[in-house]
Amino acid sequence: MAFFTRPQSANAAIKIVRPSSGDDDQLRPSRKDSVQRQCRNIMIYGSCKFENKGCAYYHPPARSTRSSVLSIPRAESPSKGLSQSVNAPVFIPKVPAHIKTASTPPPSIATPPPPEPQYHHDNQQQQQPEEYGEYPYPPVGDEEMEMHDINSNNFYADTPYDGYDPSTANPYFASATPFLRQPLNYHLYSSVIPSAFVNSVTDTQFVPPSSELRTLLQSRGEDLHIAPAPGLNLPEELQGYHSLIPLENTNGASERRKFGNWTSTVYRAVNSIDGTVYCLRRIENYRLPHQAAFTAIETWAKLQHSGIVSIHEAFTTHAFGDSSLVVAYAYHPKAQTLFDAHLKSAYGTRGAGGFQPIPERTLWSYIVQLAGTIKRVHDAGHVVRMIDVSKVLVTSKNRVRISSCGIFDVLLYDTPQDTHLLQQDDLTMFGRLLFALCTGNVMASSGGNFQKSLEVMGRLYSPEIKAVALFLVNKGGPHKSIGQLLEMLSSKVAAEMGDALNAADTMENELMGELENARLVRLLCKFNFINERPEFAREPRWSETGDRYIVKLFRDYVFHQVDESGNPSVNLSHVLACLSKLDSGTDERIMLVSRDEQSCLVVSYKDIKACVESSFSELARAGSSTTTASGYR
Ligand SMILES: Nc1ncnc2c1ncn2[C@@H]1O[C@H](COP(=O)(O)OP(=O)(O)OP(=O)(O)O)[C@@H](O)[C@H]1O
Repeated sequence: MAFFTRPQSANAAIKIVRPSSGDDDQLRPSRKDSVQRQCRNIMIYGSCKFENKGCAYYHPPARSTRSSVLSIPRAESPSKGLSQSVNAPVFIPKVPAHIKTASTPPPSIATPPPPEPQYHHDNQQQQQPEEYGEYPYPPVGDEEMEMHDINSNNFYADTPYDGYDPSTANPYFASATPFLRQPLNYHLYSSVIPSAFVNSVTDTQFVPPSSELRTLLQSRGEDLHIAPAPGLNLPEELQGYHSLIPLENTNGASERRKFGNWTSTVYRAVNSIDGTVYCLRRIENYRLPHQAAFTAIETWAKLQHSGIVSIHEAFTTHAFGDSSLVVAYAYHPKAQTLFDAHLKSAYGTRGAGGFQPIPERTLWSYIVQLAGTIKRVHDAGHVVRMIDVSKVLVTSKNRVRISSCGIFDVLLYDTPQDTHLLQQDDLTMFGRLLFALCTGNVMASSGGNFQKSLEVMGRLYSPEIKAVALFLVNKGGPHKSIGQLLEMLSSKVAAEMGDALNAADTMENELMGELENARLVRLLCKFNFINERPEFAREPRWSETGDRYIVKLFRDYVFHQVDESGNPSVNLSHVLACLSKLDSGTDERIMLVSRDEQSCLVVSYKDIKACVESSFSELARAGSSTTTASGYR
């Protein structure tokens, strides 16, 4: 049988050895000394039911004696700790209870180290301290270790654990068995914004309710991992991009002419250098007149804005069998064009009233966002050139981004044009887009449709919307600018700003909820690295001894508990609570029981955390890549 030796770390537990038979006699008090010996019920439960009914032991008045079992002063040396523990009363746990101790000390830099954890043992026949050398530790459990039904009696059933009111218990800690707990060291975690201030249940302008948001993010994650169907007949590899999937129907070529005379197709592809998914827009049959035509792409790549789909790079290729221009953009999973999101239904059910008017609040949001984006582009001395319902993407709730920027700059490199005039054209295109969104008709602002469209707008929306649309499409002279439009929109911009800040708060709150998950996953990874490791450092039982023994017992405590009938207790709340406490390293102590129930160890989460850290560091040091290990901190 292998035993583990005392590790050098200060967090090691102290074994409390059951006194020898001679000591047993000592412990079994005679009537004479029983008045001096403190009643064990007091020490364990804090009270004794038989105090006034003939119990022969000493009953001190203070209830806090219960914790005295756990507060043996820190051993100055292992042998001293042992000598103290020899005199400690034998304590045999019967349930995997969480020991409630004095409240967690307030955070302080000068916090004294917690008392040394104690090891309680009653299997003294097998384990004389001398067997393990100077620092006795519990043996590694037997090969036939079994998890006994340690809940099988109600040893603690009527324990008066003061201060614990199940009705006020956080459901987070809900457990089948009474869960005796200590508050988490919340100062080690950032607190979430109180729900009274940030509501994650109701709809907000930019963030859907929490449940919907999770579904949305999940579906986006799935979208990113879609593999191309076989038989797409697309290039295997394209300038470092692979796994191409067309994002539109490539059969109806006549519908794909949004770039003058050029036909474009959009693909989703994975970049083999950074593993990221990109959106590739291909312009068919294009010949690059001059390498300098790509200067515009470089300029656009630097123009980062929340309203622009970012450009990654551009190149020409023959991989499609022609000479194509390809521009790689950021890929926004599940993005829809404004046309698909709002107008498609009108076109699909023409004459059947398929167009669902866009709510005015949403429309204002679109207007403000697009105006802000255009302002940014114009201020930088550029031109958008393509503002169309088929080129503005809805990337998340009410969030719009202009896509395909920069392409016209490359395509029309040889055609010098006046920037100011082009900027005026941007405004006109913006106006047309607004007409289309208000009426559900992409041709709403043209020729004979114009008057009818104004009537529809007047009927569906406030006069301010109509005024903005008219300002944009009317020829306002050379001084008409996006700045003037933003002045008209000032009150709407303020409202939009408020909504955007609300969205940031809501997202921050959602993130806080997820942050702990990441920490817990890291912890679980560490457990898996340590536990049941077949061999390490030429020691087949490395993962069963030393600090690792504590880690192993803790793993059992968290995951392998059983209920009164011996059935597995799969209480996720218990797991999460334990892992959170471990992660924050609280001073709260728990009792770890070996599978054969012959050994138990009272140890704080802080100590266990130190054991996990030291064991993991040992592995990490031996591992080839320390950088990999640091990722788990
Ligand atoms: N950056 C992007 N990220 C994710 N999806 C995109 C991106 N750019 C475009 N898409 C998607 O690709 C599809 C095709 O885009 P495209 O701009 O060609 O729209 P379209 O309506 O087909 O226009 P066209 O008539 O010019 O082909 C659309 O469904 C759009 O949502």
